[in-house]
Amino acid sequence: MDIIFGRNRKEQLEPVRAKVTGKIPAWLQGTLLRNGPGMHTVGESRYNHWFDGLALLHSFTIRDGEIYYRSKYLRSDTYNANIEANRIVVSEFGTMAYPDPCKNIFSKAFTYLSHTIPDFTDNCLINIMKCGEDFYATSETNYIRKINPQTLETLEKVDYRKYVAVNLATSHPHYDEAGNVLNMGTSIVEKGKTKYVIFKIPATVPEGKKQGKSPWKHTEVFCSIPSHSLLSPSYYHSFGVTENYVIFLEQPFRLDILKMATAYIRRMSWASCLAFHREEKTYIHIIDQRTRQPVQTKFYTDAMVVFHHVNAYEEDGCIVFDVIAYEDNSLYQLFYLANLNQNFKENTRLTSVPTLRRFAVPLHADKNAEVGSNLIRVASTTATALKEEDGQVYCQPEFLYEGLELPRVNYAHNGKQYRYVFAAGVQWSPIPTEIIKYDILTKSSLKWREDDCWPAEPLFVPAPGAKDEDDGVILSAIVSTDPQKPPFLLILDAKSFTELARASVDVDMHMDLHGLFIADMDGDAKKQAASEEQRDRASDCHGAPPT
Ligand SMILES: CC1=C(/C=C/C(C)=C/C=C/C(C)=C/C=C/C=C(C)/C=C/C=C(C)/C=C/C2=C(C)C[C@@H](O)CC2(C)C)C(C)(C)CCC1
Ligand SMILES: [Fe+2]
Repeated sequence: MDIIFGRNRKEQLEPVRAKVTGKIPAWLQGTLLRNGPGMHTVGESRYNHWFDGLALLHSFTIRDGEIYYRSKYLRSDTYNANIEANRIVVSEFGTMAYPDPCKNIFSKAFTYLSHTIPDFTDNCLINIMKCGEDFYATSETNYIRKINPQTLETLEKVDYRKYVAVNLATSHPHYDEAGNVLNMGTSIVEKGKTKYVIFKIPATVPEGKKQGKSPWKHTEVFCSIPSHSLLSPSYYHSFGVTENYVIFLEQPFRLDILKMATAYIRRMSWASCLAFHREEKTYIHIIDQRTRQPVQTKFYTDAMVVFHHVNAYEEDGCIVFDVIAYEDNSLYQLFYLANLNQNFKENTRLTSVPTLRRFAVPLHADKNAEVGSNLIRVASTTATALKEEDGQVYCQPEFLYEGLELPRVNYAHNGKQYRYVFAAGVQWSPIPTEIIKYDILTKSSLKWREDDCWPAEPLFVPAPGAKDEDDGVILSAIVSTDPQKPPFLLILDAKSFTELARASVDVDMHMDLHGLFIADMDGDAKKQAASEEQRDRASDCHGAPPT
């Protein structure tokens, strides 16, 4: 297990050509860019949790049937400080670091204070986000790092707080058709309030605004939702959208702010300030994107832990949303490196298997409906929403599939009706898994698996002119525990789930978390983009056009 999770990886700075077997579709041209933890010890010091590891970016560039691989550590301020000190000096979610052990009592007191309202890590290890033409490595703190998607170089550090009042933000934003980013974050005890903030970062500087300025400056708050508990906001890793609504689950997996304020002095990690309250409810917030207001009805379900929303859509006056849910927080516990290193078979059993659950929320509940009646009239699901005496609505899910995580869908269907979920299979422990295609309509699945292989998140890339939702390929970077088998990029036909090709590279590849595919533009599109750029530049020189 150590070789999969806890081992430091060597970066591959020079692109290496992969050995391709099978046939890569001619239309598949572009770069698969992914992120994940790659370094778990620095000098003698060790991170506690797999999600703490230093961000290692890697990419597969696919061009004319050939594939080139490279990887590079994100040169975050955190990375640089750690490497310079030859030990971990910046705290991560599961590891509290003490930078100055030899400093005198005064500077020690100062460090305590600065950790009460600390300046956080920019070790952005979770995902890659696209904003306009720029790409960023992201995590869940207020910092993200711009990167060069070709060379994997680290560029400037962006602080969300300059543009919107959040201390935490998700690594799973949504994009609309114009490429505008919709994300959400938590503002912790700002002006005495703890709230969840939904915000939009435009892809380009809005029409009529001064051109040449960064779109970040035009970030706008979409809606704020006060936290149920001032000192104990929910932890969330993603959220859902439909064409007109946003879905936010305020789950009873909460951060204790008072504990966090004293964590540094108590030598406890921030993760230890996170607790699951199984006796509490999960509140389902629905926000109307048109009015930018939450829907007034109070919807809730039982306690659960969700990291990944899969997709959501509107149907017959309802919102249908699908999530991967757990009964407890055992997934987070499982990824402590101490559990993953020794006796993993005994230590790494999940007490709850991730299940795909479908919820349905009625948007226009009939005022005359009887208490106790089911408000869902959608024939395609057995999910229910029961009206209660006090007007609240209790939602119970339909269980669709047991044992899957890291879900992806065809993004053209994001927020819309859809049929297929692509995911990694997970059973009671993280043993070598499979890649799954789950068909929600027929409730059947297709699988790919191979001995000793650990597949990463399967990413769907649509074929040009695709008609069916599954016209395209699945890309997944796979590491193996068999020393004879080098890591490879697997390319599956998304329809049949048969292997089209694999590209093996003899490198020290890490197991990653999330990423995206940047399709190469074809010749004509490239020419057009170049001429648009030229025109923009010319208009920049002559000042903004009159409005
Ligand atoms: C909390 C807080 C703070 C700190 C916040 C910080 C540092 C947050 C960092 C959060 C991070 C790194 C979160 C990471 C989350 C990652 C998640 C949920 C990943 C899930 C991955 C799964 C389920 C993967 C599963 C698998 C893999 C990888 C391989 C497959 O083969 C098998 C399978 C599917 C089991 C501040 C800003 C200091 C102060 C304010 C409050
Ligand atoms: Fe995630």
